Amino acid sequence: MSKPHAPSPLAYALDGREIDLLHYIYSHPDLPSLRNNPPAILAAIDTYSHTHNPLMNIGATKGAYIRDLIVAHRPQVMIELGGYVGYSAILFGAALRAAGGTRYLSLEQNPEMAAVANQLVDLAGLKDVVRVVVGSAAASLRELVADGEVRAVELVFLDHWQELYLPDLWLMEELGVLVPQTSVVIADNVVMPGAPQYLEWVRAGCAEKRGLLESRKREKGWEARGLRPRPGLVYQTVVREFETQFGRDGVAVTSVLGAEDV
Ligand SMILES: C[S@@+](CC[C@H](N)C(=O)[O-])C[C@H]1O[C@@H](n2cnc3c(N)ncnc32)[C@H](O)[C@@H]1O
Repeated sequence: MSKPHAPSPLAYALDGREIDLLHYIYSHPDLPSLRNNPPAILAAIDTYSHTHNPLMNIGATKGAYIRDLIVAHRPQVMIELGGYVGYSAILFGAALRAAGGTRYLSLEQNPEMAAVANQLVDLAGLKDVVRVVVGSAAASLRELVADGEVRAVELVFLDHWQELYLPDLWLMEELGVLVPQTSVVIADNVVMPGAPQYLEWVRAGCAEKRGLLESRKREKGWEARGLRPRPGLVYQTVVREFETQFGRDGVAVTSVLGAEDV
């Protein structure tokens, strides 16, 4: 069978395992015990990932760390870039709802993954809080801001492809939704596989960022992106490292402290 419209499978994902996960969950010997039970669904996904095919979910260890950040920050709305099969949307959406929040926006480019996520979010009983938005994160962010659905980022979780972390952060800077003393940006996989340009930016001071932009502007094709980063935002970044199923990794937590350009 030809699949002219689907993205090419990767060595570790998008090769049919995500649909197999859905069959695994829906043929669970005690399916009723999974209904409206986010921890049980997450445990079933973890079991599948450990015993059948590894899945690129945030996983239990890093997930617990980010869940604690949600409890501490108590956002009304949280956004994630890269939803995959819905593991983080279920874990963080449930935590957000328990902490009094109202909306978890999961931006996922791949409609097949979004469909899997929607099924699992529904099974978890989280449809009232989690909305899976299909499309590139950049296009969805622009629409959410234009529609007035997102005015200021409270918590945002970057977990799509690492090379997109910096351009999509720059987009949020340009859209004016990163607000001092309010916005916190969490980024996964900053150690493995790593996101060096992103880390360089969120760790740099304002003058250093202006210098970085000057040198980037000389790179061919960069200006064609049409992005307008805001180097005057003052960030503070902490990287927390973890041992995971796949090796050592890290999560970067960046707080927006102030703005030198207002
Ligand atoms: C590492 S997985 C996300 C894992 C998920 N956050 C979790 O922990 O359960 C990365 C996902 O990002 C999606 N993705 C890649 N590029 C994207 C983009 N530009 N916009 C939105 N999603 C994207 C991929 O399709 C994939 O499903």
